Amino acid sequence: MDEPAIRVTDLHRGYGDFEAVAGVSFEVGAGELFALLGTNGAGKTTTLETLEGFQAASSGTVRVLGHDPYRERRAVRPQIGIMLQEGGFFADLTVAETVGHWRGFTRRPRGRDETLALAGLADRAGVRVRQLSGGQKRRLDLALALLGRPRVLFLDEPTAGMDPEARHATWRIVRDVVAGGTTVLLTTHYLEEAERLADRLAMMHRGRIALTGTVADVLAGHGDRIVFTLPAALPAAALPPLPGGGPPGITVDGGGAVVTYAVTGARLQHALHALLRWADERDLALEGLQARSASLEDVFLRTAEGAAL
Ligand SMILES: Nc1ncnc2c1ncn2[C@@H]1O[C@H](COP(=O)(O)OP(=O)(O)OP(=O)(O)O)[C@@H](O)[C@H]1O
Repeated sequence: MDEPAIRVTDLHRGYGDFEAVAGVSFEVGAGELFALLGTNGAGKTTTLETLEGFQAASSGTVRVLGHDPYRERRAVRPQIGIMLQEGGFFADLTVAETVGHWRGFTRRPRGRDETLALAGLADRAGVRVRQLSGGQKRRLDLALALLGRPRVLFLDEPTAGMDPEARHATWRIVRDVVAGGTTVLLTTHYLEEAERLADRLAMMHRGRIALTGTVADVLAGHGDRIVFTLPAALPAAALPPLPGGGPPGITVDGGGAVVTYAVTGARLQHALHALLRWADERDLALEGLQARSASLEDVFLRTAEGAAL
């Protein structure tokens, strides 16, 4: 079998007495997009930084294209692209000048105009960096990460702060890069981003991987959801049990209390029927009623609560 592009085996990384990454293992095959998700402080950035060669592992092994990225930096660095959370640019250079400048530091760089087109910045070429929007600056970070035709691309929250249109445009660019054969490791807090882009993903919590697999694997067993706003003046204790449903969860949203039933065992239709009959008999209107499959967000929230998965 081919060596995977990325292989992490029992990675531990501590800061003093604190273990930020506590035994993480995963592999990413060549040409795959793998998303690393997790709660704040779960250890995603630490894992990414060991893969990028910025930090050494405390124990365990990390391989990128068959090399140790910390000890064999010179072998790995020309083959990877890194989009950091905060790029450092010269504010007075134009976009085209910035790309031109970085070409000078890059072995076998793409052409300037090709890079700008790839990152969707062709029409911004003459604009000074200080005049770019936040989303356009992220796009410039992406352009610089792509400049050296990387075999492995690390994207740390690539669409943070982008509006939905810019985010969709960036997803198209990332898909094109993957279609061209590049391996991508992505961290993101946008679960929809992982749902749309990832071939496989891992959800980290407190330094460990809580769940991993394809999106379908991760959602399997989490059933369906019935969600609605708790009718005013109805105590939560008065909510009925539903076939296939556990006890309802209540979360307080800006607009009021939201009721969520998790329904397992292909009982969604029965559960919904029972709920509607119960509401009709009491003349209750169920505002915001939804019946749907569990989403990555539902699974993420359960992971963050530390629920048994
Ligand atoms: N240089 C450091 N010194 C001490 N503790 C650190 C250092 N870097 C990270 N940590 C701690 O390690 C833990 C993991 O941090 P990390 O940045 O890897 O998490 P993350 O999953 O990327 O979080 P976020 O989603 O909030 O960016 C956190 O508790 C953090 O405070």
